Amino acid sequence: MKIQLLYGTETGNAEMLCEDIETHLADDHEVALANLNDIDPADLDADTFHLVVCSTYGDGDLPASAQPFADTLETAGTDLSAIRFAIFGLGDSSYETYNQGSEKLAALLVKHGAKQVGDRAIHDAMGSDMAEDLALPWADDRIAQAADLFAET
Ligand SMILES: Cc1cc2nc3c(=O)[nH]c(=O)nc-3n(C[C@H](O)[C@H](O)[C@H](O)COP(=O)(O)O)c2cc1C
Repeated sequence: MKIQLLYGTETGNAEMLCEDIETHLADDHEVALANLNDIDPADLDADTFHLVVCSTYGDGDLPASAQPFADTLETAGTDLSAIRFAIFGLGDSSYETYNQGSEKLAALLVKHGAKQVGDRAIHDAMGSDMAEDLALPWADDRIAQAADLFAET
């Protein structure tokens, strides 16, 4: 399966996590990795499964590297109805706006027609889990779900 890993980040944690996921998946899949900053919503590909990792900044806001993508999507009104994605959020539960960045990005993608595969998963920087210990099984699980969906079409 073709996988596009996309990250929205402020200080690099989401990028590092995506690099770990890329290494984990590389033997079995064709994997590409990109910063949302470098992606136009119109470039997303219907034959590719998108795994999105996004942090939260400011007051429950998208991180800086995801904001231009979100702005372009809203302005252009791109139809994403052929696009499938899963999303993993990075946040910190000491903030009242815990993990709202990934929540906002998921809602925006769905609003423009994209199909979300599985529930959003989240990591808490205040918790005891390492992000990769949650994100690698998350990626495997969502890819298995997506494989069934891609096989049906
Ligand atoms: C200034 C600042 C603001 C933050 N705001 C939030 C927030 O509103 N909600 C949240 O869940 N986490 C918040 N965080 C935590 C980050 O989302 C978390 O540290 C994440 O791992 C950062 O990932 P990144 O380096 O990919 O951006 C904030 C962190 C900082 C330093």
